[in-house]
Amino acid sequence: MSTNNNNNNNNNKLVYIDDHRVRHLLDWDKTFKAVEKSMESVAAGRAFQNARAITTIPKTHNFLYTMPGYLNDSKYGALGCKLVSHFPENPNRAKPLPYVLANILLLDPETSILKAVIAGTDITNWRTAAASAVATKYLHRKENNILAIMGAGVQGRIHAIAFQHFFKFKEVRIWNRTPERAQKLAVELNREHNTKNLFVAYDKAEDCVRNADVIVTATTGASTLVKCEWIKKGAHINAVAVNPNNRELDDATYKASQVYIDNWNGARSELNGIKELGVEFKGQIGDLITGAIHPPESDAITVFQSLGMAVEDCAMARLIYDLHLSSSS
Ligand SMILES: NC(=O)C1=CN([C@@H]2O[C@H](COP(=O)(O)OP(=O)(O)OC[C@H]3O[C@@H](n4cnc5c(N)ncnc54)[C@H](OP(=O)(O)O)[C@@H]3O)[C@@H](O)[C@H]2O)C=CC1
Ligand SMILES: O=C([O-])C1=[NH+]CCC1
Repeated sequence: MSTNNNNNNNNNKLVYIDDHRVRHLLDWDKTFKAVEKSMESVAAGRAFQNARAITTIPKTHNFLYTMPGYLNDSKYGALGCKLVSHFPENPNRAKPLPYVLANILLLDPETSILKAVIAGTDITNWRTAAASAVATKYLHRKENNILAIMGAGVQGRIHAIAFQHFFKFKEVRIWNRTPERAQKLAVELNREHNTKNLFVAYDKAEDCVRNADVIVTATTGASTLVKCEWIKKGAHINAVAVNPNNRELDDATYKASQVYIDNWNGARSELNGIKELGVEFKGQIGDLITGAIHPPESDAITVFQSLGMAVEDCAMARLIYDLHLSSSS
């Protein structure tokens, strides 16, 4: 659907790209490239974003992040702002809604005229899984036999799909606080991938994590899920949950690991709990991409502490906008 915008001349139509259309246009390889370019651009000084603002809604646990960003790039360049909410009661409604919902405003970087409003929930989900995949590519240059996913919610599911697309693990283990949801997800994913026992539900967190080459933690809880003593030497962890009390990894894991971030501004604002453990972040994933820092030794345990970046959303918005226009004209 598209409508005229009062701000715009006739050549500039405000476009609305809805969830259905976004889902149709999303593609894993294109998403990976857009996210990799965003990470590289942050490190190279071609992408700009401050720490996001968090608006809390009184007497609830609900809040809204405002995430503006600018990326200077011929293919993915964009000026935009994502509004993304955390509404914990949404999944429990009579008609369940996602915990995380998002919309993205895409502006013309030359004039600031609003070009598009883009449904951002699926973009957020896909680009978050792609960011973990980019981090895994640069931090884990080893065999990818076993993937352990902690959490069978939206992020757990999308990480399972993305990581199978990119890395082809031999076993994808899924643990969830409510075991039935892990079992249900494993059955669904085996059906969708036409596999029998590729996706396997684990009842015990320890069994899920032991011997895994790559681990993804993606819950909304504040409980410790992963203990350092379970983690294999050289394993890589994508810690995806964003929550001020987040402790999905125990303190010993952070202390024993080389910890990488997506961006310094976000880390200074939101990751003080990890800094207080005496952990020094090694650098941004983009610094590994540009070569500004070197990859860790192969037996190091590595953590990508993902926050999510506005510039990833800008690059994705530009990608979806261009795909939308080129396939609807
Ligand atoms: N880094 C980034 O860029 C992004 C990060 N996120 C983060 O990802 C996380 C997951 O989001 P999403 O998948 O959308 O959420 P969902 O609501 O879809 O899933 C929530 C998951 O958390 C589990 N859970 C809830 N409470 C606990 C607890 N106390 N202990 C263990 N498990 C628990 C749920 O288990 P159960 O089935 O038992 O209820 C469920 O598996 C959030 O922290 C969110 O902030 C999201 C988007 C982007
Ligand atoms: O970057 C993002 O969009 C989010 N990070 C945490 C929740 C949403």
